[in-house]
This record gives sequence, C-alpha cells and structure tokens, in this order.
Amino acid sequence: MLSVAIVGPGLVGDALIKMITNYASLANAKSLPICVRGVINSKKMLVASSPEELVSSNYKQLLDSDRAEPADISQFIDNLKKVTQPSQTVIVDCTSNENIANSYALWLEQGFNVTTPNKKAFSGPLSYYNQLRALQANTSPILLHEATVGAGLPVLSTLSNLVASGDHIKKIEGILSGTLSFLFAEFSSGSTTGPSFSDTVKVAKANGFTEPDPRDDLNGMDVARKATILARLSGANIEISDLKLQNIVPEPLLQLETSDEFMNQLPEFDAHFAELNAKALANNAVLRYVASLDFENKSYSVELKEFPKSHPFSGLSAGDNIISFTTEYFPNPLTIMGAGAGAQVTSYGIFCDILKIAENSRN
Ligand SMILES: NC(=O)C1=CN([C@@H]2O[C@H](COP(=O)(O)OP(=O)(O)OC[C@H]3O[C@@H](n4cnc5c(N)ncnc54)[C@H](OP(=O)(O)O)[C@@H]3O)[C@@H](O)[C@H]2O)C=CC1
Ligand SMILES: N[C@@H](CC=O)C(=O)O
Ligand code: NA
Repeated sequence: MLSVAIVGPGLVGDALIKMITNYASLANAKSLPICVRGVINSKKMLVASSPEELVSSNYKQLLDSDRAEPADISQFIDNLKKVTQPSQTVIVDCTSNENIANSYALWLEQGFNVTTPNKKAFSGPLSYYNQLRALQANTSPILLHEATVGAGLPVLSTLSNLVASGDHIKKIEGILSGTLSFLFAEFSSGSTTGPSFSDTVKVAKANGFTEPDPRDDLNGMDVARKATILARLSGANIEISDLKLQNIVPEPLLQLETSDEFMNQLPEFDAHFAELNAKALANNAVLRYVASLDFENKSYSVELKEFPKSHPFSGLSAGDNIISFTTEYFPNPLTIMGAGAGAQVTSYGIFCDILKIAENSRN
C-alpha cells in the first residue's frame, strides 16, 4: 500500500484527494493500493490512524475536529514516520510555498518519495535544483513533477524520454500558461467586441486556472518558471534570470498588497489592453503570450507577441496549452496540446506520478 501525504489541500489538493478516493474504489486498485494517510494546510494537520480513515468526504471535517493538531510541517513528517515507511510513502506538495519547496531535499534524504505541481524548487536557484537531481540519481526515492508544466499533459515525461533516448533538443516553443491562453483567446480573438480584459481575468480565476495571485501569471513569472524547468530538463543549465521576460501587469498595480486589491483596480487598465488588441488587429493578427527556447542560439524568452490569425497558436482553444519540441529526431516538431490548467487536469498529472511511484515501491 502506498501512503500519500497531502501538503496543501486547496483547489488542486482537494481534487487529488477526490481522485485517490475514487481510484480506491476501482478494481485495479486491488493490485496497486493507494491511500491518503495525512493532510496538512497552513493551520491544521492530521495523520490518519488507518489507511481507510481519510477520504474525500470526511477529511475537511476531520481537519476541523479535535483529532487535528496545529500545523507544523516537521512534526507532520515525524507523525507520518510513526505509521508508514518513507519508501512506501509519497509527500505531495500542493502549495505554491517556497519554504515547503525547500524541504524536498530533507524529505528525500529521509527516504520519502515526493511529487508536486509547485514550480518553485525546479525553477529557483540552480544549486538547489542540482542538489535535488543528485538526490534522485538512484532508483529511489523518486521525485517527480509532471504537473509543473502543462498540468496533466504528458510534457515532462515526453521530454525526459527524448533526452534519455539520446535525442538533441533544438527548440521548444509554446503557450505554457492556461491563464494567459484563456485570457488572450477570449480577449484577442480577432475582433474588438469581445469581453474586457479584466472580466476575462475574473473568469480565468473562477475557472481555477490562475495562481493564487493572478499577478504571478500576468507578470510572466509562471511561464518563466515553466520555461526554466523545460530548459533545465533539456540540458541547459540556466537560471530564470537568463530568460528575457515581459511583465504585462500595469506598473501601478505591481505594488498593491493583496490580489483582491489588484482585481478591483484592474478594470482601470482595460483601455490599455484594448489598445494592444486593436494594434494587433490592424496587422490582421492576434495577441498570444509565448515561451520560446532556442538552444542552438542560447536565446530564451517569454513574451506577448502578435501572431497571424492562421498560426496554430492563434486557433488554440481558450485555456489549452500547446508545446512543440523541435529535435534531431523530430525536425517536424513533436507537439502536445490540450487543457493546460484547472484542478482536475492538474491532479491527474500528479496522480500519474503517484502511480509510477506506487509501481516502483511495489518492486
Ligand atoms: N491551478 C492550476 O491549474 C495549477 C496549479 N498548479 C500549482 O498547484 C499548486 C496549488 O495551486 P492551488 O491548488 O490553485 O492553490 P490554493 O491556493 O488553492 O491551495 C494552496 C493550499 O496550500 C496550503 N498552504 C499554503 N501554505 C502552506 C504551508 N506553509 N503549509 C501547509 N499548507 C500550506 C493552503 O492552506 P490554507 O488554505 O490553510 O491557506 C491551501 O490548502 C501551486 O503551486 C500552483 O502553481 C500547477 C499546475 C496547474
Ligand atoms: N496558473 C497556471 C496554473 C498551472 O500551472 C496557469 O495558468 O497555467
Ligand atoms: Na504536465
């Protein structure tokens, strides 16, 4: 039985607990059993007394009950060790917290497997990234992060297979943000009569596409983090600062304290975005926020560009990601496309990692 410990049962973490609970009811779960063994948010934590105790229908009540303790991540890990073997356990970081991301090395050193949709550890300082790579040089414990790029789309597993096969990655291009894909497909769709920019941001947030603070999407950092992860997996030892980055958050809104204040003031800048759209339209083009990694010329960028209406990026469905790999084996690029954000598809990406870990821990 593989035990799963969820750090951060928010939008994505909650969907993952539902997915694991549903999986446990399937016939194939008998040969590869998986259970939720612990949950911790920023206030409370609970480690279950049995593999059956924590399920999607009761974990919130249990976290609110006397059974739960005040949150303390080190104590949570110690409590887990009392009921499970680290090698038979996977810690899933579903936060976007940097301190939690900085704990992976410690958890791996103790023998825990780790998977996460949190991009911070893999796009932060190269020294920490290399430390994590070194810690998983052996077959176990396993550290996986498929959902950090393209959510549930098989982007990182495909890239890892290309690299492991000896292929040479020449270029990666794509729309890597579900939020920015949604925003520009809705707002810059080849007309000036669509919804306002600020209304589109509200819908993207309501759909669960955005980061907890949507400025982390609009400032290009979320895409830059994903691009850094892709570059590093392709063999380029870059820091995030090596990317040319375009921040599209209006200057006066950068310093606002809360994301609520930002959302309230964004409508004041609708005219600015409408002007950018009108300019693109005058060129018979639409706006798309794209990442481009050109390994041969060592040129890396994430920016808002105009694309002719006939370009594949222009016709992408709102919210979808598209990622194309131009390689020695694939001069005509290998392209992956589909839903690139949202709680369910993201938790699917994490669940695929959990299945791989379950297979490995059975051997
Ligand atoms: N939404 C999407 O489509 C995708 C999201 N991701 C990534 O998934 C991650 C989660 O996103 P999402 O679910 O939307 O975020 P949410 O804000 O909905 O959830 C975050 C969770 O983390 C908890 N948390 C925050 N800090 C801590 C802490 N120090 N210790 C323990 N728990 C903590 C929060 O608890 P509390 O409620 O108590 O504050 C909450 O349960 C992010 O890293 C995001 O980038 C990746 C791909 C796609
Ligand atoms: N905010 C991100 C979520 C997934 O990483 C996005 O919009 O793509
Ligand atoms: Na993915």
